[in-house]
Amino acid sequence: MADMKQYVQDTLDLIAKRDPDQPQFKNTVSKVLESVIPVLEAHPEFKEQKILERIIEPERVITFRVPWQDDKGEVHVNRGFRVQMSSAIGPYKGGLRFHPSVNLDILKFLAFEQVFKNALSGLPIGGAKGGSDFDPHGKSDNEVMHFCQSFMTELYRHIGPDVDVPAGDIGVGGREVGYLYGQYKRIRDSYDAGVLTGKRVDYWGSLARTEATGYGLLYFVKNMLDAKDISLKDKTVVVSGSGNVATYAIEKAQAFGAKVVTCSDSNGYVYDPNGIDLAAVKEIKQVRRGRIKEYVETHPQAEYHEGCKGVWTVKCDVALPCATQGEIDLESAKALVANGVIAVGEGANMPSTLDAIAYFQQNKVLFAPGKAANAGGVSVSALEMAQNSERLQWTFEEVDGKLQDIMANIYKNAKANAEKYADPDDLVAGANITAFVKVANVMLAHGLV
Ligand SMILES: NC(=O)C1=CN([C@@H]2O[C@H](COP(=O)(O)OP(=O)(O)OC[C@H]3O[C@@H](n4cnc5c(N)ncnc54)[C@H](OP(=O)(O)O)[C@@H]3O)[C@@H](O)[C@H]2O)C=CC1
Ligand SMILES: O=C(O)CCC(=O)C(=O)O
Repeated sequence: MADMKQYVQDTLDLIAKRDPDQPQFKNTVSKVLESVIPVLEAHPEFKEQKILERIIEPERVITFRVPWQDDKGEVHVNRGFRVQMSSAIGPYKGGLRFHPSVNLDILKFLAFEQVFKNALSGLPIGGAKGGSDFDPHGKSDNEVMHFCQSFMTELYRHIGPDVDVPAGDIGVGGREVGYLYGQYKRIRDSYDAGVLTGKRVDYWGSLARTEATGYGLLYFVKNMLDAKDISLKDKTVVVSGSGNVATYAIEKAQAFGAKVVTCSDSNGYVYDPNGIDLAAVKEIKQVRRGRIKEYVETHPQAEYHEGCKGVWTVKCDVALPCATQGEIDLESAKALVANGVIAVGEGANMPSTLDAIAYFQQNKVLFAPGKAANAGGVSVSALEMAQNSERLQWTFEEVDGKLQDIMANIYKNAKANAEKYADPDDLVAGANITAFVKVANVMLAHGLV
């Protein structure tokens, strides 16, 4: 054990030495590597073949200039990135994020998570992430289109249906995917529908992809609660965010009979004691692209609070962080536990800090880690790729049925490995081990590449 602990520590030291400016990447890697120590013990060949040193190094990182012009004719220059982390299991796959905070550290942590998430899905997809520090907020459709066209004018050389298949993430939804796809098609002079996922259904997107991450999160949480004979019916649920993941998490939680009392954006959160009116949220966010505080203008019983952290002080049975990384810190975890939370399901990528996760686990809160619980989105993206290859489109019910099976399998495999190697309820360890073993074994099979 001491030997493999040292191997993990040496690998983390290597990151700290090579990339001292990438703390989020190092944090993410540390949690995964710490979980897989028992597997490294059982498989000395992983160390002999330097699997850890290889798995932390992206296969390729692309950075590029993205010049574009706003509606007033002013020129702007943003930075574009694609981190192609691993193609062991399939073409690079993972979303594009447009947000001012985007940098290489964040994209490497997201790409690393994506490798393991995609392995958990059981589908043939490797891991990648990309994006830009461009901020779509407050931009006209025309400006967003010009930006997307410029971004794709470089990215197109690095992607393809069997090479790398981007999709959406924060700040990249159906509108952006449409503009990106249009420019790709124009430059390549080829329809290649499978080059991007999250497309609109009328140009060969998959039914249920829009809903998949949020619905998948609830399917996973339901599996986790069912195993403890706990029902979601009549439970109080707190959700953060009001974007793609949050919206459809709220929709499915409500369909399961839960009462969702909050949602948020980066300015603040809404608390509605009667339960969130999802149609109103969709109107504000999807139609008007407005701010969540507008909700209280038509819902006088609801309260709006400036700032995002307060959402975790609202009393609830189940908490579903669906906005962004690091949004639940130790203080927020303590507030949730003090208020009696039973379960936390991560819709976002790494929304809980490492000390928050440890606190939940010490306090026996059922904890569903993002790489397992939010894998429904990328899974349906892989189903979109399959449909594009077949040149067919499946029904909503068919895709949703497959999504339910995929989420049940991810839960089952993570639980089985938690029981085999760790605390039986430690789904963080269970998910990390399941995914790591799969990727590491395929890397061995491919030789030294
Ligand atoms: N879309 C997908 O299929 C998948 C997404 N995820 C993850 O889920 C999370 C949400 O993604 P998605 O719903 O697609 O993104 P959206 O852009 O649709 O929504 C993001 C939401 O989070 C809020 N938000 C963004 N940044 C911050 C911040 N720094 N602090 C507080 N709130 C913030 C946004 O508010 P505002 O409008 O004010 O910016 C918005 O409400 C991300 O972590 C993403 O990586 C994971 C798996 C798949
Ligand atoms: O559907 C995809 O490829 C992107 C999903 C994604 O970015 C994620 O799972 O975080």
